[in-house]
Amino acid sequence: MSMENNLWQHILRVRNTSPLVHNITNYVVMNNTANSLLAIGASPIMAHAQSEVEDMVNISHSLVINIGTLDEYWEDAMLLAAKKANELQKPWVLDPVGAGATPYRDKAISSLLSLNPTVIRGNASEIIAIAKANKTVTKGVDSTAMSSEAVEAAKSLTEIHNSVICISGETDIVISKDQIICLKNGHPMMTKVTGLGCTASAIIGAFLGVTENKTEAVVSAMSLLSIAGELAAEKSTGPGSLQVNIIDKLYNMTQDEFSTHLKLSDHAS
Ligand SMILES: Nc1ncnc2c1ncn2[C@@H]1O[C@H](COP(=O)(O)OP(=O)(O)OP(=O)(O)O)[C@@H](O)[C@H]1O
Ligand SMILES: Cc1ncsc1CCO
Ligand SMILES: [Mg+2]
Repeated sequence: MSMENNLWQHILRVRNTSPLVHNITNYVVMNNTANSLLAIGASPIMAHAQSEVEDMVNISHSLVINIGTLDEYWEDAMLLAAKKANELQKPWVLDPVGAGATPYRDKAISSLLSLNPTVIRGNASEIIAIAKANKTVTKGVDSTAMSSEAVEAAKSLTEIHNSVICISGETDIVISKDQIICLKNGHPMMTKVTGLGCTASAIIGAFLGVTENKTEAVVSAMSLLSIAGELAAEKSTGPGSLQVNIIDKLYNMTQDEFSTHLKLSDHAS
């Protein structure tokens, strides 16, 4: 069966099985992320106390780590949680918000990267920054070739950490060892709502909780959010209503809306 046919089945599985997604995420997006997870049918829990993160991982289907408003206490909680997820063979997502912005962020990302996240989702500049900071890319590339540079960076991260990488943006690119999948859905107004990338990472966590095929989990998540953004933008007058309308569309998207809007292409890597 083609991947397109499987994606809607994964969306239904999230709606029908309500995976519990443990989020250690930033202060800016906590509420919106929890509402987006509820809208797709998942069950969110936000928790970062060092005393409970391992127990929370134990009862969750997946873990999402987002370093948006990081500090030293949270960093230790993130490392504890990721180690526990690995020990229990549960999937976890790393969202490296602001990679490359400060040496502290890059150091924290390196520690988390050494635990081999199941999936890493960032925008092109974050994926390039991670690869550079961890010296997985040896030669610089023309800055005008931003997306191809990000794809090269992602390929090196996939090789070293065995992670599926998602580069989000105008085109979302999902890179695994043997496949590159491009999704051309979404709307430019989505960049004017804070934290939709964080929402994307959390939704990826939900799909990883119900789907063995990691690449398909990531593609399901990104296509669901991007198509929701595209449809919501049609009836939004600006970013404020878009933020609310996306949550509604995540909740009430039909199979017909999904399949008629999906713009997916698949290449061997
Ligand atoms: N120019 C664009 N056109 C269409 N869709 C877009 C565009 N830019 C981003 N998107 C969509 O917005 C969503 C979030 O991706 P984005 O790359 O903006 O994340 P981000 O940079 O990490 O955001 P944040 O840090 O605010 O969370 C994805 O679903 C993506 O497809
Ligand atoms: C604006 C902002 N600052 C830290 S995290 C965050 C949300 C987008 O990632
Ligand atoms: Mg981001």
